[in-house]
Amino acid sequence: MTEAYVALEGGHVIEGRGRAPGTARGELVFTTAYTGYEESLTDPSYEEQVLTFSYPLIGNYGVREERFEDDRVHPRAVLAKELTEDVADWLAEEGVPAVDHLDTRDVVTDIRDEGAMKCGIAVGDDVTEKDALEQLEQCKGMSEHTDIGSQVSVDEPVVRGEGNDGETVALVDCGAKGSIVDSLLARDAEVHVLPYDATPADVEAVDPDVLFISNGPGDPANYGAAIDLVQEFVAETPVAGICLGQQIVAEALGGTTEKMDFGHRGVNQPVLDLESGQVVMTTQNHGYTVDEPGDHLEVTQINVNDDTPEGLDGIDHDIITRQYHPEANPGPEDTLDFFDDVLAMADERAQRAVPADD
Ligand SMILES: NC(=O)CC[C@H](N)C(=O)O
Repeated sequence: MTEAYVALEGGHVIEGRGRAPGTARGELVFTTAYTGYEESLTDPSYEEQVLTFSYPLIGNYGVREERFEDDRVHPRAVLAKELTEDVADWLAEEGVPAVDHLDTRDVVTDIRDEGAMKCGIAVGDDVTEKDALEQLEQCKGMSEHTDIGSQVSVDEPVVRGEGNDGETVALVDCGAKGSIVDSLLARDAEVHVLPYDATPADVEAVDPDVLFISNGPGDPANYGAAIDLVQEFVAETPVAGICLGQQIVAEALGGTTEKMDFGHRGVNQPVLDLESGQVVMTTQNHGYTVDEPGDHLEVTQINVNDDTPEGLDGIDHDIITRQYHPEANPGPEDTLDFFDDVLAMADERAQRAVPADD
Protein backbone atom coordinates (compact mmCIF):
# COMPACT_ATOMS: atom_id res chain seq x y z
CA MET A 1 0.00 0.00 0.00
CA THR A 2 1.35 3.41 -0.98
CA GLU A 3 2.16 5.70 1.95
CA ALA A 4 0.30 8.99 2.19
CA TYR A 5 0.85 11.81 4.68
CA VAL A 6 -0.95 15.11 5.09
CA ALA A 7 0.83 17.68 7.31
CA LEU A 8 -1.50 20.36 8.64
CA GLU A 9 -0.49 23.88 9.65
CA GLY A 10 0.78 23.55 13.23
CA GLY A 11 2.60 20.31 12.42
CA HIS A 12 -0.06 17.62 13.02
CA VAL A 13 0.35 14.86 10.41
CA ILE A 14 -2.45 12.54 9.35
CA GLU A 15 -2.09 9.33 7.41
CA GLY A 16 -4.24 7.99 4.61
CA ARG A 17 -4.13 5.69 1.61
CA GLY A 18 -2.14 6.92 -1.39
CA ARG A 19 -4.19 6.94 -4.63
CA ALA A 20 -2.04 9.15 -6.87
CA PRO A 21 1.65 9.75 -6.13
CA GLY A 22 3.60 12.97 -5.68
CA THR A 23 4.28 15.79 -3.28
CA ALA A 24 2.31 19.02 -3.08
CA ARG A 25 1.41 21.95 -0.88
CA GLY A 26 -1.39 24.47 -0.81
CA GLU A 27 -4.19 26.05 1.17
CA LEU A 28 -6.37 23.28 2.61
CA VAL A 29 -10.08 23.89 1.90
CA PHE A 30 -13.21 21.77 1.71
CA THR A 31 -16.27 21.57 -0.51
CA THR A 32 -19.58 20.12 0.61
CA ALA A 33 -20.65 19.51 -3.01
CA TYR A 34 -22.13 16.01 -3.30
CA THR A 35 -21.94 16.01 -7.08
CA GLY A 36 -19.84 17.66 -9.77
CA TYR A 37 -16.39 16.45 -8.79
CA GLU A 38 -15.14 16.74 -12.40
CA GLU A 39 -16.25 20.37 -12.57
CA SER A 40 -14.76 21.19 -9.16
CA LEU A 41 -11.45 19.52 -9.95
CA THR A 42 -11.10 21.49 -13.21
CA ASP A 43 -12.22 24.85 -11.73
CA PRO A 44 -9.26 27.27 -12.05
CA SER A 45 -10.30 29.01 -8.81
CA TYR A 46 -8.80 26.04 -6.90
CA GLU A 47 -5.27 26.85 -8.14
CA GLU A 48 -2.76 26.63 -5.23
CA GLN A 49 -5.33 24.92 -2.96
CA VAL A 50 -5.72 21.37 -1.69
CA LEU A 51 -9.32 20.25 -2.01
CA THR A 52 -11.04 18.03 0.55
CA PHE A 53 -14.39 16.53 -0.44
CA SER A 54 -16.69 16.22 2.56
CA TYR A 55 -19.05 13.97 0.58
CA PRO A 56 -17.74 10.45 1.27
CA LEU A 57 -17.72 8.80 -2.18
CA ILE A 58 -16.15 10.66 -5.09
CA GLY A 59 -16.11 9.28 -8.62
CA ASN A 60 -19.19 7.05 -8.76
CA TYR A 61 -20.28 8.24 -12.21
CA GLY A 62 -16.87 8.19 -13.91
CA VAL A 63 -14.78 10.91 -15.51
CA ARG A 64 -15.95 12.60 -18.71
CA GLU A 65 -14.19 15.45 -20.43
CA GLU A 66 -17.37 17.18 -21.52
CA ARG A 67 -17.98 18.04 -17.89
CA PHE A 68 -14.57 19.71 -17.44
CA GLU A 69 -14.38 23.44 -16.78
CA ASP A 70 -10.81 23.72 -18.06
CA ASP A 71 -8.21 21.50 -19.71
CA ARG A 72 -6.43 20.49 -16.50
CA VAL A 73 -6.93 19.75 -12.81
CA HIS A 74 -6.33 22.83 -10.67
CA PRO A 75 -6.19 21.81 -6.99
CA ARG A 76 -2.60 20.89 -6.06
CA ALA A 77 -3.83 17.71 -4.31
CA VAL A 78 -7.10 15.98 -3.45
CA LEU A 79 -8.34 14.44 -0.18
CA ALA A 80 -11.43 12.26 0.20
CA LYS A 81 -12.94 9.45 2.24
CA GLU A 82 -13.12 7.18 -0.82
CA LEU A 83 -12.05 7.87 -4.41
CA THR A 84 -13.07 5.48 -7.17
CA GLU A 85 -10.50 3.94 -9.49
CA ASP A 86 -11.59 6.27 -12.34
CA VAL A 87 -10.88 9.44 -10.39
CA ALA A 88 -7.67 8.11 -8.83
CA ASP A 89 -6.36 7.12 -12.30
CA TRP A 90 -7.29 10.51 -13.75
CA LEU A 91 -5.50 12.36 -10.92
CA ALA A 92 -2.45 10.10 -11.29
CA GLU A 93 -2.33 10.85 -15.04
CA GLU A 94 -2.57 14.56 -14.26
CA GLY A 95 0.26 14.29 -11.72
CA VAL A 96 -2.00 15.49 -8.89
CA PRO A 97 -1.41 13.64 -5.59
CA ALA A 98 -4.54 12.07 -4.11
CA VAL A 99 -5.20 10.56 -0.69
CA ASP A 100 -8.26 8.67 0.54
CA HIS A 101 -9.29 6.55 3.53
CA LEU A 102 -8.98 9.71 5.65
CA ASP A 103 -11.56 10.71 8.20
CA THR A 104 -12.64 13.75 6.21
CA ARG A 105 -15.08 14.67 9.02
CA ASP A 106 -12.02 15.40 11.17
CA VAL A 107 -10.29 17.34 8.40
CA VAL A 108 -13.40 19.47 7.80
CA THR A 109 -13.85 20.05 11.54
CA ASP A 110 -10.22 21.21 11.78
CA ILE A 111 -10.72 23.64 8.89
CA ARG A 112 -13.97 24.94 10.42
CA ASP A 113 -12.27 25.43 13.81
CA GLU A 114 -8.92 26.79 12.64
CA GLY A 115 -9.82 28.29 9.25
CA ALA A 116 -8.42 27.39 5.83
CA MET A 117 -4.82 26.43 6.54
CA LYS A 118 -1.53 25.60 4.86
CA CYS A 119 -0.77 21.93 4.30
CA GLY A 120 1.86 19.66 2.82
CA ILE A 121 1.21 16.28 1.15
CA ALA A 122 3.49 13.37 0.34
CA VAL A 123 2.25 10.23 -1.42
CA GLY A 124 4.42 7.39 -2.72
CA ASP A 125 6.13 4.10 -1.94
CA ASP A 126 9.07 5.64 -0.11
CA VAL A 127 7.71 8.87 1.34
CA THR A 128 7.76 9.72 5.04
CA GLU A 129 6.03 12.17 7.36
CA LYS A 130 9.09 14.37 6.98
CA ASP A 131 8.39 14.82 3.25
CA ALA A 132 4.91 16.12 4.03
CA LEU A 133 6.31 18.44 6.73
CA GLU A 134 8.90 19.79 4.27
CA GLN A 135 6.13 20.61 1.83
CA LEU A 136 4.24 22.37 4.62
CA GLU A 137 7.33 24.41 5.43
CA GLN A 138 7.48 25.71 1.86
CA CYS A 139 3.75 26.44 1.61
CA LYS A 140 2.83 30.08 0.96
CA GLY A 141 -0.33 31.80 2.15
CA MET A 142 -2.91 32.49 -0.60
CA SER A 143 -2.25 36.23 -0.74
CA GLU A 144 1.48 35.63 -1.17
CA HIS A 145 0.77 34.26 -4.65
CA THR A 146 0.99 37.75 -6.06
CA ASP A 147 0.84 36.82 -9.78
CA ILE A 148 -1.52 33.85 -9.57
CA GLY A 149 -3.55 35.17 -12.52
CA SER A 150 -0.64 34.32 -14.86
CA GLN A 151 -1.06 30.62 -13.95
CA VAL A 152 -4.68 30.40 -15.09
CA SER A 153 -5.33 33.07 -17.73
CA VAL A 154 -5.07 33.01 -21.53
CA ASP A 155 -1.79 34.57 -22.72
CA GLU A 156 -3.30 36.30 -25.72
CA PRO A 157 -6.84 37.49 -26.51
CA VAL A 158 -9.11 34.75 -27.90
CA VAL A 159 -12.43 35.43 -29.65
CA ARG A 160 -15.26 32.95 -29.08
CA GLY A 161 -18.50 33.05 -31.04
CA GLU A 162 -17.05 35.42 -33.65
CA GLY A 163 -19.81 36.94 -35.72
CA ASN A 164 -22.56 36.12 -33.22
CA ASP A 165 -25.15 38.85 -33.51
CA GLY A 166 -25.65 39.40 -29.77
CA GLU A 167 -23.70 41.70 -27.47
CA THR A 168 -19.93 42.03 -27.48
CA VAL A 169 -18.40 40.94 -24.18
CA ALA A 170 -14.83 41.65 -23.02
CA LEU A 171 -14.27 38.83 -20.55
CA VAL A 172 -11.18 39.46 -18.40
CA ASP A 173 -9.92 35.92 -17.81
CA CYS A 174 -8.62 35.70 -14.26
CA GLY A 175 -9.16 31.91 -14.45
CA ALA A 176 -12.61 31.76 -16.05
CA LYS A 177 -14.65 28.56 -15.83
CA GLY A 178 -15.56 27.26 -19.28
CA SER A 179 -19.25 27.30 -18.48
CA ILE A 180 -19.21 31.09 -17.95
CA VAL A 181 -18.05 31.50 -21.56
CA ASP A 182 -20.58 28.85 -22.66
CA SER A 183 -23.42 30.65 -20.84
CA LEU A 184 -22.60 33.85 -22.76
CA LEU A 185 -22.22 32.03 -26.11
CA ALA A 186 -25.55 30.27 -25.56
CA ARG A 187 -27.09 33.76 -25.46
CA ASP A 188 -25.47 34.68 -28.76
CA ALA A 189 -22.77 36.94 -27.36
CA GLU A 190 -19.42 37.43 -29.07
CA VAL A 191 -16.94 36.82 -26.27
CA HIS A 192 -13.46 38.35 -26.36
CA VAL A 193 -11.47 36.50 -23.72
CA LEU A 194 -8.68 38.84 -22.58
CA PRO A 195 -5.64 38.09 -20.38
CA TYR A 196 -5.94 38.87 -16.66
CA ASP A 197 -3.44 41.72 -17.14
CA ALA A 198 -5.13 43.22 -20.21
CA THR A 199 -4.50 46.93 -20.75
CA PRO A 200 -7.09 49.63 -21.41
CA ALA A 201 -5.94 49.57 -25.06
CA ASP A 202 -6.80 45.84 -25.25
CA VAL A 203 -10.32 46.58 -24.03
CA GLU A 204 -10.71 49.60 -26.32
CA ALA A 205 -9.75 47.40 -29.27
CA VAL A 206 -12.79 45.23 -28.48
CA ASP A 207 -15.16 48.19 -27.83
CA PRO A 208 -17.31 45.90 -25.64
CA ASP A 209 -20.94 46.33 -24.63
CA VAL A 210 -19.95 44.94 -21.22
CA LEU A 211 -16.68 44.51 -19.35
CA PHE A 212 -17.00 41.18 -17.52
CA ILE A 213 -14.51 40.16 -14.81
CA SER A 214 -14.32 36.39 -14.32
CA ASN A 215 -13.90 34.15 -11.32
CA GLY A 216 -10.36 33.16 -10.40
CA PRO A 217 -7.98 31.97 -7.67
CA GLY A 218 -6.32 33.87 -4.86
CA ASP A 219 -6.60 37.29 -3.30
CA PRO A 220 -8.50 39.92 -5.33
CA ALA A 221 -5.96 42.55 -4.20
CA ASN A 222 -3.40 40.77 -6.42
CA TYR A 223 -5.32 41.60 -9.62
CA GLY A 224 -4.17 45.21 -10.01
CA ALA A 225 -4.57 45.36 -13.80
CA ALA A 226 -8.21 44.19 -13.66
CA ILE A 227 -8.94 46.66 -10.84
CA ASP A 228 -7.51 49.43 -13.06
CA LEU A 229 -9.69 48.35 -16.00
CA VAL A 230 -12.87 48.63 -13.93
CA GLN A 231 -11.87 52.12 -12.78
CA GLU A 232 -10.99 53.15 -16.33
CA PHE A 233 -14.16 51.91 -18.06
CA VAL A 234 -16.95 52.00 -15.47
CA ALA A 235 -18.17 55.47 -16.44
CA GLU A 236 -18.80 54.50 -20.07
CA THR A 237 -19.17 50.69 -20.19
CA PRO A 238 -21.43 48.38 -18.15
CA VAL A 239 -19.49 46.10 -15.80
CA ALA A 240 -20.29 42.57 -14.60
CA GLY A 241 -18.42 40.16 -12.39
CA ILE A 242 -18.64 36.66 -10.94
CA CYS A 243 -16.99 35.63 -7.66
CA LEU A 244 -13.42 37.04 -7.86
CA GLY A 245 -15.02 39.45 -10.36
CA GLN A 246 -17.38 40.82 -7.70
CA GLN A 247 -14.43 41.26 -5.32
CA ILE A 248 -12.35 43.06 -7.98
CA VAL A 249 -15.24 45.41 -8.80
CA ALA A 250 -15.64 46.26 -5.11
CA GLU A 251 -11.88 46.87 -4.71
CA ALA A 252 -11.94 49.11 -7.78
CA LEU A 253 -14.80 51.30 -6.58
CA GLY A 254 -13.77 52.11 -3.03
CA GLY A 255 -15.06 48.95 -1.33
CA THR A 256 -13.00 46.48 0.66
CA THR A 257 -12.56 42.69 0.71
CA GLU A 258 -11.44 40.36 3.46
CA LYS A 259 -10.44 36.73 3.91
CA MET A 260 -13.14 34.51 5.39
CA ASP A 261 -12.33 31.84 7.98
CA PHE A 262 -13.05 28.86 5.75
CA GLY A 263 -15.11 30.28 2.88
CA HIS A 264 -18.12 28.92 1.04
CA ARG A 265 -17.63 25.89 -1.17
CA GLY A 266 -20.57 23.73 -2.16
CA VAL A 267 -23.72 23.53 -4.24
CA ASN A 268 -26.44 24.39 -1.74
CA GLN A 269 -25.60 27.83 -0.37
CA PRO A 270 -28.87 29.77 0.18
CA VAL A 271 -28.95 33.34 -1.11
CA LEU A 272 -31.66 35.92 -0.39
CA ASP A 273 -32.55 38.55 -2.97
CA LEU A 274 -33.30 41.62 -0.87
CA GLU A 275 -35.74 43.17 -3.33
CA SER A 276 -37.89 40.16 -4.22
CA GLY A 277 -37.52 38.31 -0.91
CA GLN A 278 -36.82 35.15 -2.90
CA VAL A 279 -34.21 32.61 -1.74
CA VAL A 280 -32.26 30.64 -4.34
CA MET A 281 -29.82 27.76 -3.97
CA THR A 282 -26.39 28.55 -5.34
CA THR A 283 -23.04 27.03 -6.20
CA GLN A 284 -20.09 28.64 -4.44
CA ASN A 285 -16.31 28.46 -4.27
CA HIS A 286 -14.66 31.36 -2.51
CA GLY A 287 -12.47 32.18 0.48
CA TYR A 288 -12.56 35.99 0.25
CA THR A 289 -15.63 38.19 0.46
CA VAL A 290 -16.62 41.80 -0.02
CA ASP A 291 -16.55 43.45 3.39
CA GLU A 292 -17.63 47.05 2.70
CA PRO A 293 -19.17 47.70 -0.73
CA GLY A 294 -18.19 51.41 -0.68
CA ASP A 295 -20.23 54.39 -1.86
CA HIS A 296 -20.77 53.29 -5.47
CA LEU A 297 -22.20 49.81 -4.94
CA GLU A 298 -25.33 48.57 -3.24
CA VAL A 299 -25.76 45.07 -1.78
CA THR A 300 -28.74 43.41 -3.51
CA GLN A 301 -28.35 39.81 -2.33
CA ILE A 302 -26.96 38.23 0.84
CA ASN A 303 -25.97 34.78 2.05
CA VAL A 304 -28.71 33.45 4.34
CA ASN A 305 -26.17 31.67 6.59
CA ASP A 306 -23.84 34.59 7.36
CA ASP A 307 -25.24 37.73 5.66
CA THR A 308 -22.16 38.21 3.45
CA PRO A 309 -22.79 40.13 0.19
CA GLU A 310 -23.79 37.83 -2.68
CA GLY A 311 -24.88 40.41 -5.24
CA LEU A 312 -23.98 44.04 -5.93
CA ASP A 313 -25.52 46.69 -8.19
CA GLY A 314 -23.95 49.98 -9.24
CA ILE A 315 -25.50 53.05 -7.63
CA ASP A 316 -24.27 55.55 -10.23
CA HIS A 317 -23.14 53.19 -13.00
CA ASP A 318 -24.39 50.07 -14.82
CA ILE A 319 -22.89 47.25 -12.74
CA ILE A 320 -24.16 43.80 -11.69
CA THR A 321 -22.04 41.23 -9.87
CA ARG A 322 -22.50 37.93 -8.06
CA GLN A 323 -20.33 36.30 -5.40
CA TYR A 324 -21.75 32.85 -6.20
CA HIS A 325 -21.53 30.99 -9.51
CA PRO A 326 -24.69 31.68 -11.50
CA GLU A 327 -23.45 29.37 -14.28
CA ALA A 328 -23.73 26.45 -11.80
CA ASN A 329 -21.64 23.52 -13.14
CA PRO A 330 -21.88 21.82 -10.80
CA GLY A 331 -25.02 22.71 -8.92
CA PRO A 332 -28.51 24.11 -9.17
CA GLU A 333 -29.49 26.21 -12.17
CA ASP A 334 -31.74 28.65 -10.28
CA THR A 335 -29.48 31.56 -11.14
CA LEU A 336 -28.81 31.31 -14.89
CA ASP A 337 -30.90 34.43 -15.52
CA PHE A 338 -27.92 36.48 -14.29
CA PHE A 339 -26.53 36.13 -17.82
CA ASP A 340 -29.78 37.44 -19.32
CA ASP A 341 -29.63 40.43 -16.95
CA VAL A 342 -25.99 41.16 -17.83
CA LEU A 343 -26.67 40.97 -21.56
CA ALA A 344 -29.81 43.14 -21.23
CA MET A 345 -27.65 45.75 -19.47
CA ALA A 346 -25.08 45.42 -22.28
CA ASP A 347 -27.80 45.71 -24.92
CA GLU A 348 -29.05 49.00 -23.48
CA ARG A 349 -25.55 50.40 -23.77
CA ALA A 350 -25.25 49.03 -27.32
CA GLN A 351 -28.52 50.79 -28.27
CA ARG A 352 -27.33 54.06 -26.74
CA ALA A 353 -24.09 53.83 -28.70
CA VAL A 354 -25.91 53.59 -32.05
CA PRO A 355 -26.28 57.13 -33.43
CA ALA A 356 -29.95 58.07 -34.02
CA ASP A 357 -31.04 58.22 -37.68
CA ASP A 358 -31.93 61.67 -38.87
N1 LIG B 1 -14.34 31.28 -7.48
C1 LIG B 1 -13.69 32.41 -7.34
O1 LIG B 1 -13.68 33.29 -8.19
C2 LIG B 1 -12.88 32.58 -6.08
C3 LIG B 1 -12.53 34.01 -5.76
C4 LIG B 1 -11.39 34.18 -4.77
N2 LIG B 1 -10.21 33.55 -5.23
C5 LIG B 1 -11.80 33.64 -3.43
O2 LIG B 1 -11.31 32.65 -2.99
O3 LIG B 1 -12.65 34.23 -2.80
